[in-house]
Amino acid sequence: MRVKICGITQPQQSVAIASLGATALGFICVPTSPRYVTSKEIQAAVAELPANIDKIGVFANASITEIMEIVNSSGLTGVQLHGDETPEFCCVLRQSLPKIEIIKALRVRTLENLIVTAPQKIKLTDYVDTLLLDAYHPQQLGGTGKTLDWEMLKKFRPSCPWLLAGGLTPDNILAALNQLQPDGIDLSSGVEIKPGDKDLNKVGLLFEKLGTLKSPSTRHHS
Ligand SMILES: O=C(O)c1ccccc1N[C@@H]1O[C@H](COP(=O)(O)O)[C@@H](O)[C@H]1O
Repeated sequence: MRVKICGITQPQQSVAIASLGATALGFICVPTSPRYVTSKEIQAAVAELPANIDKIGVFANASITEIMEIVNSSGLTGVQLHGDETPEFCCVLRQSLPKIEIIKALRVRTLENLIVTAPQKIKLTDYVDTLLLDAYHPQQLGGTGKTLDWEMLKKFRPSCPWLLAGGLTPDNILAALNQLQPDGIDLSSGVEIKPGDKDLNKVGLLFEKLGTLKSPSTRHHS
């Protein structure tokens, strides 16, 4: 299972978190976020990371030009679109950056919200590699610590891989994964001391908990 730790701001923490077992690290390219990092800062962090770690830039309603500039200058291997990007936008981005993973985040309010827009999402999956489900917050785009209704997501069966995000912590991760079988998980504020400053003890605890998971085929489902 993929494990993405997001909102890294310190290069030495990215190396430590990769050593603990993360398969992907996320860098926030949204200027209004307290976890915002510049292209140069991402470049410095990425340069120290092993090649097998996915390096994901998180954007929200940025232009194609802006995303391309940051990706090309910093060595990112993927982008996470966390705003209101349309399938058409994802299509153009795919053509502009054909070798870069595109993760489209959906900020979910209700099951109806997910179902009503389902036809659009079917099209969306033609242009993105991965979906990410995060909780909706009226004021903040992400990194809110708000959990989704996991019960509701049992009906979510996208045609592409998906990541579960939103308020995940070392304390609740096993409960979440007991109910859902995402292709990966994404944590930010749940493993932090303060925004952008990761708590390596909590990250370590997360991987300890994940190490206790039984294989998906033997996991209990209620
Ligand atoms: O973390 C941020 O500051 C942020 C800002 C703008 C868009 C997305 C952001 N973070 C993403 O939020 C989710 C969940 O975070 P949390 O675990 O609930 O704190 C995660 O996917 C981050 O990539």
